[in-house]
Amino acid sequence: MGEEAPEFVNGEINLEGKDFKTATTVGHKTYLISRSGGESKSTISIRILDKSTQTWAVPTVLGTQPVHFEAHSAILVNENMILVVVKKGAPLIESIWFLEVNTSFVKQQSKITGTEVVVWSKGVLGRSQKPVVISGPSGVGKGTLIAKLMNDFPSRFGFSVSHTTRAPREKEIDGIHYHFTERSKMEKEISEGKFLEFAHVHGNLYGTSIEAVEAVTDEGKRCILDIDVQGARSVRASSLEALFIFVCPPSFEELEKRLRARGTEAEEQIQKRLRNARAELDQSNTPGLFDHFLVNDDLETCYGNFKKLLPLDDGSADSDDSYSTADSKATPSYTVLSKQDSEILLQPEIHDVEKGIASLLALDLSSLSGGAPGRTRGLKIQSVHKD
Ligand SMILES: Nc1nc2c(ncn2[C@@H]2O[C@H](COP(=O)(O)OP(=O)(O)O)[C@@H](O)[C@H]2O)c(=O)[nH]1
Ligand SMILES: Nc1ncnc2c1ncn2[C@@H]1O[C@H](COP(=O)(O)OP(=O)(O)O)[C@@H](O)[C@H]1O
Repeated sequence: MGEEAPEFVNGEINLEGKDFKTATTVGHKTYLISRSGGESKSTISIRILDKSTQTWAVPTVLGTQPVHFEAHSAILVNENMILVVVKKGAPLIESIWFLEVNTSFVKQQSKITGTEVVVWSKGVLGRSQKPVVISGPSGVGKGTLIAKLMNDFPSRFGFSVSHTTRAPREKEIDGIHYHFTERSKMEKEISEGKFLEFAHVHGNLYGTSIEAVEAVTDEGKRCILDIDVQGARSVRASSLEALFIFVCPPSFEELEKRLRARGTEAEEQIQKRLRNARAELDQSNTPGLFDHFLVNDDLETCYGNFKKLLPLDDGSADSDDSYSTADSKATPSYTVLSKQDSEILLQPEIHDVEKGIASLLALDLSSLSGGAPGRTRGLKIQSVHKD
């Protein structure tokens, strides 16, 4: 790997003077996070020391990693995750990351990949809202309802672009409606843990990549997932908290009429979709799976009911005014200073304090929600003014 082996002093890893390495112990494991590679092309290396056997493991690292990763500091938040604060070169809100080491998502992916897994999840300020999962039989109008919502509120909602092995329809654009992909490529990526969920639907493979959900959250938007009932079940079982909505047709005859009128499928596919529709309608009644049911009879009425499930006038969704980012040009660096209960103090560099562009900050982690896959929401930051 071309890296120096970590030194040991009294059985502990010695990191003295190594600004680019941290060692954080969680139970009987120590997580060594370091930057490797040159200034221009740095990568993050994570290694796990099992203290009981004194053996090192290189874990599978999932989630989008921090960019601008140079010096950093780290502290244990709880037995599930480590807070990593990246120093230099990035605004504060791009600098706060969580490395999940023991969450239910980590355990789930560890089973799938058969390796040790750690997952990066970026901290997001304020109360951003849960993703919305929409399911329902083919032709019921899910796509129509979602398109209306995105058209009316483009800055509030973002669509999770799924991967699929089915062929594109005439008006579908790769990367916008779906990521159209080869089955072997998608299967490989699933085995690498890149998917939040996947399912075989109407003879094709469909799935939601972790990146698709993160991309929407990073834009500060509420994520909308259009997935089948099996997918909804997987998301329910995952650590992604979401709101689950099932859209029903007014009748089976009307569903068939819509599917035919859409004119996108050949007869054989229509028959397959209608057979699957009965199963989806049956399975939608699984207790505790869906939070809400909408009947899409008259489109405008259904759209009105859909919007009522999504608070749209709550302007506070993504903002948190306790910490001001007014001076966006200044990017002071912070180091983790201490932790008490769910409050972590971040210390700026002394010259930034003297210049008046930084002060001690308190990170309040008491309202964290979400986490990988996706982002860790609910972060609160407050300046601490010393008298
Ligand atoms: N599990 C899962 N299902 C998906 C995903 N993307 C789309 N689907 C579902 O796959 C089914 C077929 O979608 P599509 O081929 O676009 O046909 P349509 O539903 O008739 O418009 C629908 O039930 C979608 O909700 C995904 O990422 N995961
Ligand atoms: N309430 C409605 N009344 C009549 N037609 C509708 C209604 N909602 C959707 N449609 C039409 O039904 C067809 C299927 O809708 P679509 O949104 O593609 O369904 P899905 O995404 O659930 O497969 C489309 O041609 C759409 O224009």
